[in-house]
Amino acid sequence: MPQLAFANSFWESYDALEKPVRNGVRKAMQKFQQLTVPELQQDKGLHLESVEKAADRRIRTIRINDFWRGVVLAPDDGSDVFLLVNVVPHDDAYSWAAKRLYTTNSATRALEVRNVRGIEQLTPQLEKAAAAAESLLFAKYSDRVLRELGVDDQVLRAVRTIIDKAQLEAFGTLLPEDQFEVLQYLAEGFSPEEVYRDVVAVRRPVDAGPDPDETLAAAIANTTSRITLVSGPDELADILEKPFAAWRVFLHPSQRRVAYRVSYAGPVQVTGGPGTGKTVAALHRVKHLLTRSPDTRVLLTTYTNALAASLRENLGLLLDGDASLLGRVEVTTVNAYAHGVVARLDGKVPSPIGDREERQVWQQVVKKLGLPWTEQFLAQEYRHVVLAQDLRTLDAYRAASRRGRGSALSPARREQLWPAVELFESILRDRKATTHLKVCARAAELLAASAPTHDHVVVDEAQDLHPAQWRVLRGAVAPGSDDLFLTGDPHQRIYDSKVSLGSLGIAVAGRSHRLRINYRSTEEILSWSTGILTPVSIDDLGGEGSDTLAGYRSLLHGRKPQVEGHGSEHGEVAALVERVQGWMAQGISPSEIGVCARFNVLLDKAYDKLTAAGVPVARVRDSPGADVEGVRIATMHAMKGLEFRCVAVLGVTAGAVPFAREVTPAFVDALQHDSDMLRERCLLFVACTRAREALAVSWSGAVSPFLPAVS
Ligand SMILES: Nc1ncnc2c1ncn2[C@@H]1O[C@H](COP(=O)(O)OP(=O)(O)OP(=O)(O)O)[C@@H](O)[C@H]1O
Repeated sequence: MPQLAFANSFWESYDALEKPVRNGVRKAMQKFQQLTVPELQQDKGLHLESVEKAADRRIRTIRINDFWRGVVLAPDDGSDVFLLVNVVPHDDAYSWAAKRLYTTNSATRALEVRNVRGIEQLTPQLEKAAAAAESLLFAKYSDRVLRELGVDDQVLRAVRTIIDKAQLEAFGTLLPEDQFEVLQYLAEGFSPEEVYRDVVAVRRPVDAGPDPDETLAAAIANTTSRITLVSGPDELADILEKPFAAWRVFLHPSQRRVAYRVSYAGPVQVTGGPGTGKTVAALHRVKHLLTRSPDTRVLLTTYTNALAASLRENLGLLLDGDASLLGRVEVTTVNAYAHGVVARLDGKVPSPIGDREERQVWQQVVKKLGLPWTEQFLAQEYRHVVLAQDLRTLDAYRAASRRGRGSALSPARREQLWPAVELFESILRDRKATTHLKVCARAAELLAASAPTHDHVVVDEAQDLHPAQWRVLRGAVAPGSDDLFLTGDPHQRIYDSKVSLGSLGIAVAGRSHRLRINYRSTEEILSWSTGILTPVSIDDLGGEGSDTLAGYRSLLHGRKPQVEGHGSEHGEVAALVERVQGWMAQGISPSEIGVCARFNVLLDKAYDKLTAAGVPVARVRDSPGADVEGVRIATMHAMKGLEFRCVAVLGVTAGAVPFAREVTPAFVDALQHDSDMLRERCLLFVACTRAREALAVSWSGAVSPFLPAVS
């Protein structure tokens, strides 16, 4: 009986198909499991057909229905694995298939595909341009070095014409995958040795002989990062049934390396720009930790309840709903975990107040004590100095460093300020209330005096945690190997937290990894969005240096973001309605569209106008389940961690982004002013990087100073 394998290119097309076409695919696939190879060749319904003038003699098409054909790579070497590579409309199928050539990479031994006709056509023209170029991107690497990394004759000739990274990227869709990746790493400045270690060696079978084993089955078996082999009918039914989540199966080697490393000697940090699969890496790490030992308990945390719910759902998918594994993971927010610890160990359920109420208490404090500071200044001093360092007494406050605060406070001034802290805390005590950060401080204290609750802690969205929250996580697990696995992106810091992880007993030196490939957005969306952050420098996750997005890229391509101003807010919202209707007319389901803005006021208007136009709408804050229809509406803050095929970012005006009320005036505290401005900038970056295929950014009146130009 033949075996069946799926290339990830197949899933991309399959996911976009209408249900009846999917059923057709399913039926066709079943035949591969029921018939012998000669029967398959003869089957009338399947109509396994070779393609005229095909670059690859093994390429075949199969009938799905009158309009769609599947493209299959059929073995001709006595091996029996059929590879499904695509589902294409009938008329395009033959020309699509004729251009593709599948080969085995001489270094990684994986199966790769190239658009052989495209490369043939392009290379001679580029050779002419390259002859006149001042420098070439890969000039410093000899043919021998490139060949050792798996680059073959045709690609080598093309490589010798490449002038810069943009040209390399333009070639990307034509080149064989592993060879392209090797070239990208070299272009990013990695040495050939590093590229061999990180790209080639991780894929090359340990027992690889001097020459590639040319059977298709062997190459397929060695392409686990891009091909899934299906072992039986049940697995086939299962895999076609579930929404295909490529990330469950295809980890990029850089992701696999961090997630499945057997053990780390201490805390690990994984950073990377938006959409680089940090959450995916965190989920796979949880799987690894759970399956490595039968009784370990894992705490998996993130920032918001909505994100915790989505982690829970995705973990269920990754672990195939295995209750014995899932039962050993606690998925929650840090605040909820801390709350549970306090409730359990103190025997009382804490009642934390919200931000608005907290501000009111500070107002009361200022009024009562008549101090020379605003309530905003006091609240920030309390958060960034007192709680961050867990200062409990005036003496401790006197001696504390105020690094990161932009105004000096003499010892006399600190003495003058401390009663404000005491009054704030006593008002809370009188009301039998507390704050979330104080609950965390208490939980950390309780954990330090009792036993850790988990064997491993995995933290997603780590960039926004406050030192008090880090102390809780530090206390949840005993220091040692595989204690903490942190993923986060300092470019997405949208709450005001400054940390030095080292000083909190979380030293990641030597165990810091970076992911660079974005799997979410098109390169066009990414490079434009990255422009929002170009003018600024970003502190790294641990607070010890700065971070960069160097080498950050996407392999997907699409339209440039639509960026447009309107004469009035009314006009902007009307344009939004039209845009959303346009997306829906292209077959995008409402729940795959996200609409966000800085404020709810504007979102309410969008909500009303969309509803009036008959477009279903759902607010993210109401936690609509995945099956609820409706365009998702959320503030920029609530967009954190989410993604949509199409995203509209509204109201990007000078008055809203940055929002002056949330930005400390420079005369109050110059450093705080800068950090508030940065936070507002990052917020816009987060909102824009939620888009997978289409991004539309709009405003009315004066445009936000943070917007980059569209080139
Ligand atoms: N190896 C992979 N193969 C296919 N898709 C992937 C892979 N890794 C990640 N993805 C997809 O890319 C998207 C982004 O992944 P993920 O949410 O993990 O990124 P992130 O780095 O946590 O993003 P952010 O920081 O913006 O929240 C998701 O749709 C995910 O399924």
